[in-house]
Amino acid sequence: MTLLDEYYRKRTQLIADDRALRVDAVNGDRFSEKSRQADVILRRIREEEAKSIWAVEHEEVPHPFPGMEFLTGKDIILKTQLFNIITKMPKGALLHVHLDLTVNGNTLLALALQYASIHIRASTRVTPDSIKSVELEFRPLPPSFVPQCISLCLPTYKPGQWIPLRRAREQFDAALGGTQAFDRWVASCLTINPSDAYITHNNNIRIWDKFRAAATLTRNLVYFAPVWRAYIRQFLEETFTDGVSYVEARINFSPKYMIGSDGEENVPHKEWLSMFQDVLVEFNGSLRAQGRDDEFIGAKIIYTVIRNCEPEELEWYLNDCIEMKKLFPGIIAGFDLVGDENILRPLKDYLPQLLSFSTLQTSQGLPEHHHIPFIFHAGETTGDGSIADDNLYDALLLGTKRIGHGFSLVKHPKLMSMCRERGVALEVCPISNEILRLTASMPMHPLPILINHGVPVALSSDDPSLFQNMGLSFDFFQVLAASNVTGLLTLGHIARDSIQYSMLTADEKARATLKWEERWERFVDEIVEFDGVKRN
Ligand SMILES: O=c1[nH]cnc2c1ncn2[C@@H]1O[C@H](CO)[C@@H](O)[C@H]1O
Repeated sequence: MTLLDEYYRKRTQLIADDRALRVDAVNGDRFSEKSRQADVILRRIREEEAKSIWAVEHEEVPHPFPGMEFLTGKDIILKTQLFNIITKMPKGALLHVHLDLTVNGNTLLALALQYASIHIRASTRVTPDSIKSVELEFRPLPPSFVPQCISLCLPTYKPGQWIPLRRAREQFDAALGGTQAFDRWVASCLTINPSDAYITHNNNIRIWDKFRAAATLTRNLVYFAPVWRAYIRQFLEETFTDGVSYVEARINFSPKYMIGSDGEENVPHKEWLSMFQDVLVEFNGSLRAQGRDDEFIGAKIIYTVIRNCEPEELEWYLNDCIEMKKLFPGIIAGFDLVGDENILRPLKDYLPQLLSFSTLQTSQGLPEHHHIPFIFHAGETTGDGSIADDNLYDALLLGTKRIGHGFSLVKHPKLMSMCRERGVALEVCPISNEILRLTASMPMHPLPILINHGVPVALSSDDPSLFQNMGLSFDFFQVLAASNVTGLLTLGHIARDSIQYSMLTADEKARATLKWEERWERFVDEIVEFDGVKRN
């Protein structure tokens, strides 16, 4: 054997030893022969498309690459066969999504236009010059309200005057492009645009300004009882269609009331959940009618509060959360604090309240097995030793069942092993992290570090209305596209595990996993069959 032969023998062995520690190899025996064949096929397609699609210039995207900035690359992603296949994959559970930021702007606008009571106003008259900077706001108003103007574009429009949404749309200046331009304009204000993320607000501090603006604008449309129902239904339909079979969605309960059909702010939290429950029952009914009810396990809610409330005020919310758990025991799955961790209050500020949550629950008559777990956001930051990063210590000390984001966890060897040992899964949101500028693109994302060091992970979408990533296909795609090694088995492993890390009971998990496995086998069968037909 020559020196070079000997070297190559060692090299091959080292690669094999290293790969053997990756999550797909460690869990390799969980997968069928068909799964392996499908994995090989997907690797081949990924390699081909790296050349045929990602290595060529596209109109307006001069430097595409797999795992690139999502908002710029999305149209290219939609052209790939790899993405098309991923859309059919059974995804398991979606464990991190803010329900009130899911349905996209165009669909939300269409829903809003069904209600005459919804009004719009602008910070200044809308003209070709002002349209880029004008701020707008929506609000359902009581029937007694009499509008003073009929168009946002008239010279007589005074800043802040409310106009019925339908009128504002019909009367939108033809010089601006009429109703179609109105729709485009409103939709763009309800989302984060590529120019926001990659040009004007291109860092993790500034992009939150865009995030807040779009989220605030969305609130008065979604937190309107008639829209709320339709919105939840739309979310469930789209999520289910993408192959998700179970959801734990966060609802922002900071506002104590939503607006009712009478235009008054008078709908309390229990009604929000009661509507959620009704929609869920209706949705299940429609699935049953199609004979597809066994593909959907259900949906639960994680009660969330924005981390800017005073610690004393949090007591009200904790009590309210317990109240909601008593009314909807099958729906409330956890408690969390949300919002930009870099500037809002750290978990540490709420320790007295959070530490007594368990005794509070007992004293309010909730038996221990019904106690509401913490499922905290923590470490959604580029920081190392910043207050946002330090939230990881508190989340784990407080006994969080999972961690929302945990982007900075890889900097903490002790915390990584705690997650591994306790089975605390990270709800990793690749596209969210990239658009909020924690990472410039997917190849730089720490996800492979986490999964290949045995930290459990559930892929999630976070805020699909802002990021244009409804369902889980886009996030799974970004993960697959950004690596030469991560393959279909890793995606399958993550999808199956998402059920294990959910708040379902042991029996429900067992049933859901069984269902998932059946669907997975059908999925890989199809990949192999289709590939065979194509090649013959
Ligand atoms: O990525 C995130 N990190 C922290 N908070 C978030 C994120 N996405 C959404 N929210 C919070 O949840 C509310 C909607 O339910 C948003 O208004 C925002 O405060």
